[in-house]
Amino acid sequence: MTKPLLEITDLAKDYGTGRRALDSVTFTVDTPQLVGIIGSSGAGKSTLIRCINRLVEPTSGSVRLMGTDIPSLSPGELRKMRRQIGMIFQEYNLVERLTVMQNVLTGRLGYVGFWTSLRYRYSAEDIRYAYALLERVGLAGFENRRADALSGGQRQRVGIARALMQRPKLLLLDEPTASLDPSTSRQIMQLAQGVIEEQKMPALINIHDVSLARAFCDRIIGMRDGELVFDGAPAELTHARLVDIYGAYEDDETSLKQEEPA
Ligand SMILES: Nc1ncnc2c1ncn2[C@@H]1O[C@H](COP(=O)(O)OP(=O)(O)OP(=O)(O)O)[C@@H](O)[C@H]1O
Repeated sequence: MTKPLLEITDLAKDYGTGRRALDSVTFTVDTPQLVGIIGSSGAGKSTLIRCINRLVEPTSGSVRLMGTDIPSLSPGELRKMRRQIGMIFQEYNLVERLTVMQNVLTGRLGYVGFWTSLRYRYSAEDIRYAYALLERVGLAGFENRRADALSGGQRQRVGIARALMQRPKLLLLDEPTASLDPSTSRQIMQLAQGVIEEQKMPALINIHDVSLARAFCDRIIGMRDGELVFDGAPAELTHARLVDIYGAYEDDETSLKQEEPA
């Protein structure tokens, strides 16, 4: 029997504040799909995403990627494992003084520091792939621009190309559109959805905007106070389920279209 791609069991995180940021979170992602993680501020969305690649250390529970338990890996094993997990950040995390091409190429190494990335000699194949990715994200011709000369949307396109440069098995997106205007946010979601489909790769996205999650995600996980309280298709996210996730919930879209039948 093949192992699930991502299997999270009883995951918990306690930052030592007396209140669990994550509590008994269990779910499996087994098919290439975009999974939106929604919930109020402080619900644990970012903690959940970051416990997967151990940017945040889980307190207990397991996170298995293709059968390997990530929390029990040694630092060296974790570095290798992180190459299989692409990460896209809200604030892009580009090296501002490097060019677009240099930023994308650093993705080849996983999450490494600036100096390591400068010392590394990339192969002709790496460079060819970086050009192809830049073309895919709509930045052909931008290779030699410095990152600090780009708009927010362009920076996030570089962030996506850099994550794909790792040839990851799983993609994590931590509020990738939170710093972008609504129209650019949709473009970035469309791009993320497209590349995930093309690469037949599952992705988890921490996303505040419920209408974006509904429009672009295949599956939605709702978090409340560190617990998973909803896991289903966007069509199942009725007003009642939104109230389960957010407490009182009202927006034009849900009040007009999402009322459950009486
Ligand atoms: N480094 C930390 N130290 C202490 N508590 C933390 C830390 N990071 C997060 N928390 C707490 O853990 C809980 C979950 O935070 P988290 O950032 O995961 O939520 P979130 O749903 O992503 O919120 P937001 O949408 O505002 O980013 C919150 O109560 C938060 O205050």
